[in-house]
Amino acid sequence: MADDIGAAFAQLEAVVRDRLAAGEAGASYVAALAAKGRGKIAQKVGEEATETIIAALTEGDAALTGEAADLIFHLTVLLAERGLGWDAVAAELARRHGTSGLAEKASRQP
Ligand SMILES: N=c1c2ncn([C@@H]3O[C@H](COP(=O)(O)OP(=O)(O)OP(=O)(O)O)[C@@H](O)[C@H]3O)c2ncn1[C@@H]1O[C@H](COP(=O)(O)O)[C@@H](O)[C@H]1O
Repeated sequence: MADDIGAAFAQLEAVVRDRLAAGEAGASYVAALAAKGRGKIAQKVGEEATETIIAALTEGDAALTGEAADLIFHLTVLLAERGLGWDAVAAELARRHGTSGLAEKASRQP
């Protein structure tokens, strides 16, 4: 399962990077979105996050899964446009692994 997830994220990131590098806005949604600027990509992430929330609260599993995929896709584009990838996110998650969120929050209290 974990290998499948990693492969899916890596495959998506690779194609997104290719599309950003090619910059063929007429032939690629990724390139067309990037041509509108980082602000537009970020806006799409926000929209897809909102749609994911709505699906979680009011729709079925298929709709929620679809919205989650839209959110992950647009977040992949945003990260890639910033020169970042899922390896950086995975490393941060690995760094956090095993640290309780409650303990981490408590450590930040004055
Ligand atoms: N995973 C996706 C993916 N998920 C969603 N989308 C597109 O994201 C868009 C978002 O839908 P919306 O209705 O919110 O967008 P919209 O109607 O264009 O709205 P506005 O941007 O105009 O506000 C749709 O056009 C979807 O088709 C995706 N487009 C591409 N990919 C992946 O990216 C790869 C490269 O795609 P291209 O860049 O198009 O070649 C593909 O092979 C896929 O693997």
